[in-house]
Amino acid sequence: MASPIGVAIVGASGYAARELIQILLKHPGVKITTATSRQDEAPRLDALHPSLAKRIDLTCETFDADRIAEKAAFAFLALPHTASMAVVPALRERNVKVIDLSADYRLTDPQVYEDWYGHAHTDVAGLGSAVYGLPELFRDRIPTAGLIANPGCYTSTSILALAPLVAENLIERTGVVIDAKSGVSGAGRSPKLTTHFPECNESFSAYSVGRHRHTPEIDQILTTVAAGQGEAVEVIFTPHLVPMDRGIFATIYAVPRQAAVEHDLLDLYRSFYADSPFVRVVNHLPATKDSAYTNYCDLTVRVVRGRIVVLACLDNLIKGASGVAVQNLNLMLGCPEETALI
Ligand SMILES: NC(=O)C1=CN([C@@H]2O[C@H](COP(=O)(O)OP(=O)(O)OC[C@H]3O[C@@H](n4cnc5c(N)ncnc54)[C@H](OP(=O)(O)O)[C@@H]3O)[C@@H](O)[C@H]2O)C=CC1
Ligand SMILES: CC(=O)N[C@@H](CCC(=O)OP(=O)(O)O)C(=O)O
Repeated sequence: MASPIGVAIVGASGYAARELIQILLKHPGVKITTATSRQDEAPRLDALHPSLAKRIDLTCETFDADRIAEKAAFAFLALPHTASMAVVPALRERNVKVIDLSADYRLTDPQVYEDWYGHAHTDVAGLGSAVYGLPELFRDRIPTAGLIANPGCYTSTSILALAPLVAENLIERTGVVIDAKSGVSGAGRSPKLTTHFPECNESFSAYSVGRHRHTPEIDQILTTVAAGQGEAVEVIFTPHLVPMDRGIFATIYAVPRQAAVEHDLLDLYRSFYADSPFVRVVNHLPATKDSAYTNYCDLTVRVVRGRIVVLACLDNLIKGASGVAVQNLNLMLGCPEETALI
């Protein structure tokens, strides 16, 4: 049997990294050879994540592109945006393939990145080479990519929910309303006032109304899906924080171009995702509990007073981050997309 391929986890102390490591430990084709953290005391992975005890024996190192390239063919970056683009060029120069979980390589236009993220992009060449890692839409482009821009969690939910309607030109392109909710792990492991328990427990609030950075990402990808069909897609995206650990739920309202029929739409979704093992088009109203701890996106569609309402959910840390990252790895390795994920 071929020896496993070495992979590195950069930013190993965070939530997305923890989920990624748990999935990769089940993968027969890879071995985690390096994990990095900025922490001086070189923590063991099971000290950072007690759930990994007796499952992996690895001590974190500080980031060193040469050392990663010696031991790994792939690096997963589970870093905040800006931190990723600081290390990607060094890894790519050393021929390490990169799957970046941050937002740094998702927007193709550096000016749009600057407008929404508030600082200039420092790796414009890398931006030009990145492939958006949503396998359900870009499965053919992923196998040959050197740099994957893994999608955001709200974005995956929203794009998967809208892509069939946009691809078939069934809805008005502007004024699509995405009312989305996220569990608190979506904000990462570093404590912040808004995610402090007494602040968010038993509370429900919207944030970043009209200015959330996932808005241009959703617009960009859906406009690509709509290629050649006229005007750009422009969504109204409103995120909310809900007092649960994990899960994203989006309720999406769109205006059909012609009278819509519910069972025809369900048939369309089923046929659009027929070859996508991780999208479940269901008849019932989905719930975050049913997709939690899985790599599935559950969705359904209704017609209400002439409007199309799509309801979609997924686990932000798995289908919204680490699970889709492993889907991308599987496609790059040429092994079944479901490997380690079911
Ligand atoms: N949480 C989620 O649901 C989702 C997250 N993402 C994205 O995935 C990435 C990781 O997210 P998540 O695991 O939640 O984040 P966390 O905050 O939990 O972890 C990020 C890790 O990166 C390291 N880090 C922080 N700042 C820097 C820096 N300036 N330079 C280098 N390393 C740094 C830290 O490790 P240390 O201090 O040990 O060095 C930290 O543990 C982010 O870009 C996030 O936006 C994407 C989709 C969903
Ligand atoms: C609840 C919460 O705070 N969620 C995060 C989104 C997490 C995510 O997908 O972030 P990236 O696009 O950086 O990968 C937010 O709203 O910024």
